[in-house]
Amino acid sequence: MSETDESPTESKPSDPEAGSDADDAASGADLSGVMGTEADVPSADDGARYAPLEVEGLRKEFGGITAVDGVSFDVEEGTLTGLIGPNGAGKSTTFNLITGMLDPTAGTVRFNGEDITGLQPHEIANRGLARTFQIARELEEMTVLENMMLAPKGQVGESLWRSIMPMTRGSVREQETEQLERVWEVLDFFEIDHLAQEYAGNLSGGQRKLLEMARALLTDPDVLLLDEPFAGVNPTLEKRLLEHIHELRERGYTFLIVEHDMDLIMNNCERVIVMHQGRILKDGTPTEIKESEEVIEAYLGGEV
Ligand SMILES: Nc1ncnc2c1ncn2[C@@H]1O[C@H](COP(=O)(O)OP(=O)(O)OP(=O)(O)O)[C@@H](O)[C@H]1O
Repeated sequence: MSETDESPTESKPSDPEAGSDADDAASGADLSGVMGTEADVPSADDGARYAPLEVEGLRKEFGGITAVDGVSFDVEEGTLTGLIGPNGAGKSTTFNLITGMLDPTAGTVRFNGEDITGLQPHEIANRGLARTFQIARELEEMTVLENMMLAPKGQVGESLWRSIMPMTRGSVREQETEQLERVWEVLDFFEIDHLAQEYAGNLSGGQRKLLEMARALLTDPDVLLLDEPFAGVNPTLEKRLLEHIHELRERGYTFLIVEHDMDLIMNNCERVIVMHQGRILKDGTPTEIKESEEVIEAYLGGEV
């Protein structure tokens, strides 16, 4: 995406009013085709796809604890891949290792064919691998628009631009105008543009998640890592979030999603990776995961 500089919002649906009143009660759109059932979970095209993200032999030790123990997987382009596992399985640590928040004890992370292991988070984000961040407490006292203008550290923002290119005043202004345009485009895409002047602290759980995703999308990444995107989100807004994720996926974006809600993962991801005790227990389709005895035993405690 970043290579072609194609905006994710350019082919935005032509119904700008959909959900534009939006609070949690908005958007009555029929999402039955988007949500899917297990039978119509989007399936990968025949044949192997390009995998922009490749993780190999990833390991992280914290003192005597091995949080991630030799994890290898790849994430194929244009797919929704779920990363699940019981508490303490190593999911967050894996996310943090991929996005440069933590340095691995061993193993490699490759992105678009390049070894990005050990790079700083902003370097990784600028290559097109972005993640969502919870809105920090200090950002709650800022408006949605201010949150967007202050994109997450390391993502496109005034300070970063200034640091990478010496600019004349005119070009700074130009860049700022471009950034503002992009911000409005993304806010509009997520149907939270009407909340631009609202304090982030006043947003509902679901609206926050939309803002988190909007912030992550500012750099127009190729791959987005979503950390529990549905936690604390009511069912109506959950549908909207899913709709946006599926729409972005159809445009070629790739997602890796850590989520505790099994049904959401099973019904929406074409591939599910199950972690347990720092290792990958199973990697397969939702059906394969559901039918796996070891997953049922280790992760679901005997219940599907
Ligand atoms: N900074 C740290 N220092 C020490 N141990 C840690 C640290 N971070 C994680 N751990 C340990 O590593 C293991 C994996 O934790 P991690 O948070 O990655 O799991 P998780 O699958 O994301 O769990 P949850 O679903 O509860 O968020 C746990 O045993 C955890 O206690």
